[in-house]
Amino acid sequence: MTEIKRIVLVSGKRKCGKDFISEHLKRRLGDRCQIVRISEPIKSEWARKMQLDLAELLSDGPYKEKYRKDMIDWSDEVRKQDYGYFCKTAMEKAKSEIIIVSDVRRMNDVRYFRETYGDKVVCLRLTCPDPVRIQRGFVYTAGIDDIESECGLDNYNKWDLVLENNNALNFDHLIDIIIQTFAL
Ligand SMILES: Nc1ncnc2c1ncn2[C@@H]1O[C@H](COP(=O)(O)OP(=O)(O)OP(=O)(O)O)[C@@H](O)[C@H]1O
Repeated sequence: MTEIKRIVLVSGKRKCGKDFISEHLKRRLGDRCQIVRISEPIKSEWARKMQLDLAELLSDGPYKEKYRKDMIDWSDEVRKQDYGYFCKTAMEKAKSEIIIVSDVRRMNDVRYFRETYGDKVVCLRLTCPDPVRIQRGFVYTAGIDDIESECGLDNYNKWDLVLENNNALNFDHLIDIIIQTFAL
């Protein structure tokens, strides 16, 4: 059983590039690194419950957006009983030295990881100018962009690293900074 040495929590607004940066970081770090998504057990349990197509739900298409709000409401109910439930379930698949959690959205997510894994946890906040997010397909949606799952960490101020992921910047350089800062 491989011991987890580092957990990189990745946060940022929709279309700021959480998945993109996480995938490129993983590519650079290779097999000792694994991406874990808190949304994975949320989506798989929701799909099972609602008899939806999981592959469609996991993809970036219109299906995902259509069910996004209902799924968030349901997952909030589950979290009321156990705030760390989805984090804990997602981490059952963690089998590598370095874990990137690519979709950290809530204060309670950070709390769960800090309480459970202590100093192994580092927090990365990605930012991106709105016009760039819009170019990437972001459309402001009331009921999604103004609720906790999008804004829960807007005022968090204990990031270990804040990086702007603007298309104009060379993202390889961002990956270098992440690796150096977190000694990955
Ligand atoms: N530095 C970059 N250079 C070029 N394209 C980028 C960059 N960062 C992100 N993108 C592209 O922008 C789009 C949105 O990025 P991504 O899916 O990683 O965002 P996200 O923060 O995970 O979004 P969501 O919260 O909606 O899942 C993708 O098509 C991705 O390939």
